[in-house]
Amino acid sequence: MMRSKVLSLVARAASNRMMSTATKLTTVEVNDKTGIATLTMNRPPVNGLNLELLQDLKSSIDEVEGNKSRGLILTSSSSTIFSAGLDILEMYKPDKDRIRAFWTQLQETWLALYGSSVPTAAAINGHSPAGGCLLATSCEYRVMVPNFTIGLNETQLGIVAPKWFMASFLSVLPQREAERALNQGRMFTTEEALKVGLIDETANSKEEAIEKCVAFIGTFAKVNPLARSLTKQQFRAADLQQLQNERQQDLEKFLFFVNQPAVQKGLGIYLEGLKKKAKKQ
Ligand SMILES: CCCCCCCCCC/C=C/CC(=O)SCCNC(=O)CCNC(=O)[C@H](O)C(C)(C)COP(=O)(O)OP(=O)(O)OC[C@H]1O[C@@H](n2cnc3c(N)ncnc32)[C@H](O)[C@@H]1OP(=O)(O)O
Repeated sequence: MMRSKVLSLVARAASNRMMSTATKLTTVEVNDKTGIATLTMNRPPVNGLNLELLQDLKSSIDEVEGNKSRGLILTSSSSTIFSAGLDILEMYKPDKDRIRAFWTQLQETWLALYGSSVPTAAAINGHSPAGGCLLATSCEYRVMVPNFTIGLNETQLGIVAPKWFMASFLSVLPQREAERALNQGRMFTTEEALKVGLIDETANSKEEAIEKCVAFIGTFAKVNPLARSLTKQQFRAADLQQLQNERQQDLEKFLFFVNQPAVQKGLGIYLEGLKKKAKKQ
């Protein structure tokens, strides 16, 4: 390794504290200068949100809430994928107990991220369909690298985004845009997403995206943290409360829906298509 690279790694290690171990599917790194935590998803090849990744995401969000970080930046260790959304293998021919735990964990992770008391931003350094878009729109700010896509494409898979997926989307897009995009299962390119307001800024690299997220979080430097977080909570309280009140019904609805033979058939065909495409590449 070149000496300069070694020196830069040593310097980086000195100014950043790694809060989570590498055995997890997520890492949390707190920058000592800014006090901002970067939460990185690391489940190759596509950061498919399975039970374990969702558990790690939730515990990392809790860790950031607990360690007095000034903000949270969500990103991915992949160079082309932020998150491919829910791991379809969790929903296709599912195990009875595991799929319950999976959906319950997804609910918990969303409640923690959407309801986080610290400022949140997503550095979207790759494709971000469906559950990936849910994570990004649960944050308060989005910066995306060009030549990728983002959106809630559920209807394209023959599935329906639950109300709380829509709530995150609606916290970013006007109702008319959100409704049309969801009905179409539309995936937006980075440029289209910027135009419509689904993302706030573009950046030429992951590093630049993170810098822009840091700048966004910096805009709160002179704002009273309690006043800021209570204001955020008030904006989001109705969405959070709705899921809290309906968690059990939401789970049962999901289980009923996903176990329909037509839905299983559709998921099987979709998975087959993904695998064929991967083989061709
Ligand atoms: C009243 C109504 C009540 C409703 C209640 C019911 C509600 C149900 C809602 C359920 C909500 C679901 C939301 C979701 O998130 S569903 C997942 C949607 N995700 C996608 O459609 C993304 C699919 N993937 C892609 O488009 C591409 O993979 C990519 C992300 C653009 C990356 O492309 P790339 O070319 O780099 O990679 P490959 O396509 O070659 O993929 C590599 C391998 O990864 C596998 N893969 C990809 N995505 C997934 C996934 N989401 N789950 C599982 N596996 C995935 C792919 O098959 C390749 O595998 P292989 O190497 O084994 O062939």
